[in-house]
Amino acid sequence: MSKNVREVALQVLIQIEKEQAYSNLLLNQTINSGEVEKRDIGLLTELVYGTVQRKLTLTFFLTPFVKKGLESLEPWVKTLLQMSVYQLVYLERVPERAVIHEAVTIAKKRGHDGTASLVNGILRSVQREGVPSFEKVTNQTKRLAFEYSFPKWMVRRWLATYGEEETREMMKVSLKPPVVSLRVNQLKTNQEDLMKILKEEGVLTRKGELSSDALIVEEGNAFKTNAYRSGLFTAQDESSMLVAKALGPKAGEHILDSCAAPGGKSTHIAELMNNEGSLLSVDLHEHKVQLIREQAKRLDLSMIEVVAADVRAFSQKTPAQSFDAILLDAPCSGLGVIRRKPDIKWAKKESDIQDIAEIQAMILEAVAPLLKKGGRLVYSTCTIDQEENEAIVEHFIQTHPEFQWDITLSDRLPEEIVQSKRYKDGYVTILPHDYETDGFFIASLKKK
Ligand SMILES: C[S@@+](CC[C@H](N)C(=O)[O-])C[C@H]1O[C@@H](n2cnc3c(N)ncnc32)[C@H](O)[C@@H]1O
Repeated sequence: MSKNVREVALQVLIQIEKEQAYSNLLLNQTINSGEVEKRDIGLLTELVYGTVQRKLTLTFFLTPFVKKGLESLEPWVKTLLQMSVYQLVYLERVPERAVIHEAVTIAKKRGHDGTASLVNGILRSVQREGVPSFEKVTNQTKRLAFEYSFPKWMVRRWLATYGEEETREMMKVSLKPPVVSLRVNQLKTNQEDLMKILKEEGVLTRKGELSSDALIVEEGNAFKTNAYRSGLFTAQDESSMLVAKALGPKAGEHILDSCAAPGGKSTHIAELMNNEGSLLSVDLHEHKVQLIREQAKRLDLSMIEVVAADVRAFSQKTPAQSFDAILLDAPCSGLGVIRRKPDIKWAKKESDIQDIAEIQAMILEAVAPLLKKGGRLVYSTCTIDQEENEAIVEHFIQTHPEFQWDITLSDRLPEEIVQSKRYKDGYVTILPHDYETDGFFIASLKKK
């Protein structure tokens, strides 16, 4: 039997908080379990994403109404209040009376009469008096953090790197619902044909902005189609599609994808190589490389060979200069994909940046000797933090005279990116608001 959608949403939110689980994974699991009616899936998604995304703003709104402070409440009560205020402030189509009534019913069921009356009192006060204004917060970092619901350390770093206007735009776009984009498998179809095929299966799409390989889903579930099962496309963000292009793989070459799972870029590389030559895709664990195998099979890409290994150890056992090109799509803090994974805002700490930057530098150091003279090495991340991006590649170039910036990168990226102020000879940062895609960093280095 299906359950009350708000109760399920609260349960998912509690689990995200407790287990630091990813909201997209948990939400998909819940939807697939059939716990809520089909017609409630939209509301469930909105409640979960909205509450996670706006957590700090919702805390700011609630603070004046909880005398002893929000932290004095049981965690589930705090989450219930946040979810309810989210509805009061942001979901105009839901009547306020219904929001409060549902919250009180859940509070009574999960707690006792006292909890119900506390929740009732707080929400009625919010309804009567309205939420506080951001204007009162005079400190710039704090105000932006509350207004757009980002941790203060992130706001401070972005302000220092990008200034107020860009930071504000970046945070604003991260609060929008994410888009689903598809990469056309050019070995089997093309953009126009795939649009028609998907339409016949009830999925409406439009062409992407940046890539001739991209379709954006406007309506329907593209992953429950025959087109998906028969390998006509792969789920991939548009900026992510630029990475394999930046590598410029050619049929017949020997390529290493050194951090490859779940295989989004490996499969793209194989498609660009017409499935001819060799592509070795390495990732840490067997269960991770299995994901690459599954995608390669679905897309009919037989050239991909997978290896489960720490690429640092793998490179020590591999002869130097084995590959024509290497992709290092490094593990990173993921600050460019907050729109799709809002939990990243709360799960990451500032100290994580330095820790992950050390690993990125180590992996780059380890794979560099495997590149042939004259070969290309692309370093990419889905973060927009300079410590994980420019700082890594600039230090690498300074300490490795055998490498230089690959200025031919401009030939392999779309004109509008090459013309943008963020393009430098050899690398580019794409911010989430530039083209409403994930934030990405792509650098190309050449071995002399
Ligand atoms: C950003 S993800 C790669 C995404 C992938 N390129 C794609 O497009 O689907 C980074 C990957 O690096 C892997 N990784 C982290 N440290 C590694 C190491 N030392 N050796 C190999 N893989 C590593 C992680 O397991 C993770 O799957």
